Order: sequence, then C-alpha cells, then structure tokens
Amino acid sequence: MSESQRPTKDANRKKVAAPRTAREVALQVLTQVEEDGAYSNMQLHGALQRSELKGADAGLATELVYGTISRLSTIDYFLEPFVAKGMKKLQPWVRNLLRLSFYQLYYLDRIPAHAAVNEAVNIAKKRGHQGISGMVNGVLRNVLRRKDELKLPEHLPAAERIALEHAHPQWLVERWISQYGEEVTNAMCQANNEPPSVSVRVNQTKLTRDELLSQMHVAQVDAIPSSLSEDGIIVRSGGNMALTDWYRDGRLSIQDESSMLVAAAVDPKSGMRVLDCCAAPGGKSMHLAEKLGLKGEIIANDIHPHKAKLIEDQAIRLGLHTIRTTTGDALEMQSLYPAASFDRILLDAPCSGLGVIRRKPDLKWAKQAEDIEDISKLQLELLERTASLLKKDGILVYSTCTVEKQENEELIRTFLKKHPEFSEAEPILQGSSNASRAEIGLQILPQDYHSDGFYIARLVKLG
Ligand SMILES: C[S@@+](CC[C@H](N)C(=O)[O-])C[C@H]1O[C@@H](n2cnc3c(N)ncnc32)[C@H](O)[C@@H]1O
Repeated sequence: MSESQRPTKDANRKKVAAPRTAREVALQVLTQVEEDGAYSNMQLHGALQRSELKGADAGLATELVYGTISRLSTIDYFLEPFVAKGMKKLQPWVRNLLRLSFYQLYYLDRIPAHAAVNEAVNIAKKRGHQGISGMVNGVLRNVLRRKDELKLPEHLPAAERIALEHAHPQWLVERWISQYGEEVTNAMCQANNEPPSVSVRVNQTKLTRDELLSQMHVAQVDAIPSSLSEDGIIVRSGGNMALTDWYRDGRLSIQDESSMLVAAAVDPKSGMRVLDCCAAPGGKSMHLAEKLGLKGEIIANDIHPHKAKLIEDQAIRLGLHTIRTTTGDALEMQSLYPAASFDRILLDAPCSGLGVIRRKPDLKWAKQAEDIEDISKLQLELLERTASLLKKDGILVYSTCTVEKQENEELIRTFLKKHPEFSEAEPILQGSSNASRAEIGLQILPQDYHSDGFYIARLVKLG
C-alpha cells in the first residue's frame, strides 16, 4: 500500500460530537495531545474558542487539562491496578477519561466525587458502548472506595521517589539531581506542578509602576509590585489582563518576572544600537525599547518571516518607535552587518524550555536527553557567530528559559574559554542567594521566586 493510500490516523478515528461540557473539552484536548503530540496550550486555546464555555467552566476545562498532564505518571501509577487489561491497552480517549476523572477525585477538593464519576460515565456512554461505560464506572467507584490506600511506596531510591511523587520523567530527575542535588531537585519538581503566577510589565514610557498600581487598586485588582523587577507587577486576582484597557492601550504587557530581568541586564542607553537576535514574539525587544527611550535603535530579528508581524503589532500597541524588525537566521548575521556593529546584543536563545514546565507541562513528557544535546550545539554556534558583531566594551546578554546547565553556565564556560576577548560583566541580582546557583551568570529556578526557571549571562567584550 502506498503512503497516499494508507488510511490516516484521522480517517481511523470515530467521528465524535463536538464537545460541550468542560470535561468533554478537556478530554478532547488530552486525547489530541497524546495521539498527535499536539501542544496542550494551543489545543486548549482552540478548543475553548470553538466551545461556548465561559468563566468557571472554561476555568475547569483548563485546570483539568493542565492538572492531568502535570500529574500524568502519578495518575497512571495509581490507576494501573484498577484496570484489568492495563492502562496501555485502553483506547486513548478511555485512558484520558479515566485520567482526568482520577485527577478530580484525588487532587481536587472542590468537586463532589459523584459529579466527577457521573460525568465520566455519561461521556463514556455517549462515546462508547455499554461495556466501556460500565468499566469506567467500576474503575472510578473502586478508586473512591480505596482512596485512602493510594499511597506511594516508602523507601524508594531518591530519583524514583521524586519522579513518582511529583510526576516527572525519571531520566530528567536523575539529570537534575546530578546538577543540583536531591533537595533542590525535589523543590524544583514540586514547584513545576504549582500554577504559574500572573505578572505584567508596566510600559514606563506611558506611566509609572505606582500609577498603574493605583489604577489597578481602584479597579479592585489585587496587585503588588514585583520584588524582582522594577517594571513588574504581580496580579494575584483580577481577571485576564490581556482583555483589559491597560493592555489594549499599551500601558502593560504580560511577561514573566524572570524574563523582565533580561532588559535590565542588557541595560540599553539612549542612542545605542541594539541587536535582539531571536526576538519573536517580541516581549524582550519591547522591554528594551521601553528602556532605550526616544534615541537609538533595536533591531528585532527572528528566523521566521511570519513572526515579524507579531513583533510589529506589539510595537504599535505599546507606541514604541525605535524597533526595526528583520527576518533572518542569526547564524548568518555576519553577512549582513560588519564586525563590531552593535553596542548591545541579546541572544535569547531557542532552548529546551525546561524552566517553564509550570506553563507547559507537556514539555517534561515530550523532551528527551538528545534534545538538550542538540539544542546546546546550536546555542553555542549562535553565540559564537553573533558575538563578533559586538563593539569593544559592548555587552552581550545570553539568556534561556531552561534550568539545564549544559544550555546555560556550562555553555558560557566553553564560550569564554574559546573567546578570551570576552569576560563576565558585573552580574545582575548580585548578593541574592539564588545568584550562587551558577558560577557564571544567574540561574533562577522555579521555586526561587515562583517565576519561570531562567538563565542570564552578561558578558563584556574587552579591548
Ligand atoms: C526563546 S524564543 C525568543 C523569545 C523572545 N526573545 C521574546 O522575549 O519574546 C526564541 C526565538 O528564536 C527564534 N529562532 C530560532 N532559531 C533561530 C535562528 N537561527 N535565528 C534567528 N531566530 C531563531 C525562534 O523563532 C523563537 O521565536
């Protein structure tokens, strides 16, 4: 049979009625993520837009998707003995229905057990035959009966225990133990299962942080200043900030607190020429432009042509006029600009993303050790090629949203060995106890400030 004749996975899939309830939407997303390797955030966004779910129901669907993916391996471990033929042999939608129902029964206090079980049985009846709904009913009622017995075994070796307790792949836990030790790894895996906090960056070209904070308090938004960044505000409750007038008219942007440290590390001064090599969707370029003022230029480059518009739209929204977007491979920038063209360079490199597991829990299941190997080779090449574009005494900032040393301080150590014309510049957040997590640069872990895991190295080009 030729490739074109072979029935696709989609063709084999039974037609299913459009999901209507929060649990149906969550089930559809979880099944797509498992079957197609789709990203949960994009699938969920699309599924919520197509559904008519609003407010609390949309919130429940979101919680069920992220919660179930976050706790996946622990949920499967507990469910396995209850499923006669084993979890692996179930159809994907049945497996995911059991998982999201178990998540409600075991991890959520506010949902009455009978509601979780009845909803699951109704979905199973709608989608499968009598046998499946009977099996789902039996498994979930057994889980409920024996809930108090569901404990992890004692005296497991550290990596196995942490992997099972906090639902992370064991190879990743072993890697982190070898990099950070048992205690820090345990805290990191625990923090990766906590909901991410919401933070916004004030556009200080339009108003001060205190002014925005007072406007928020008048509107009864529970918000406090960030202790990490002078431009940051933590929003503890008050709705979706992307739907506010503050966002629409460019008074704020949504950005994680640790990402806000990057512009402070680049420290652009009036009149400077700054290259942001990997700029899309543009959060850090915008912050750089907000700090630069009216004179100077930020070249916001990205390899993907369609992403230039994302950057331009943000610049228009925020009223920033010093941003120029370009499309190109940062590995080839030397052919576009003469050596020593820029006062500041930011390389916010593509990375494994293992610092943002709280926001994208599927990452921990999707990544493999080889991905870290491959991406670190690209990162070093990007760094070496772009570094020649920096002027003498200029500052180059290298950043990633990962906690992997191979992509962070080990990579910078290798670079500095090969390039004696560079050395570490005065680091940001000096004196912070977390700054000592890395010998070179600043390594923030998710448990340090409840922000994303993030790395920033600040290098200076010597004469
Ligand atoms: C970590 S993201 C950048 C986030 C961005 N700095 C921000 O704050 O919004 C990495 C970006 O690098 C881009 N990229 C990947 N490889 C690249 C390359 N060789 N040259 C230029 N950009 C690249 C990707 O398209 C992606 O948008």
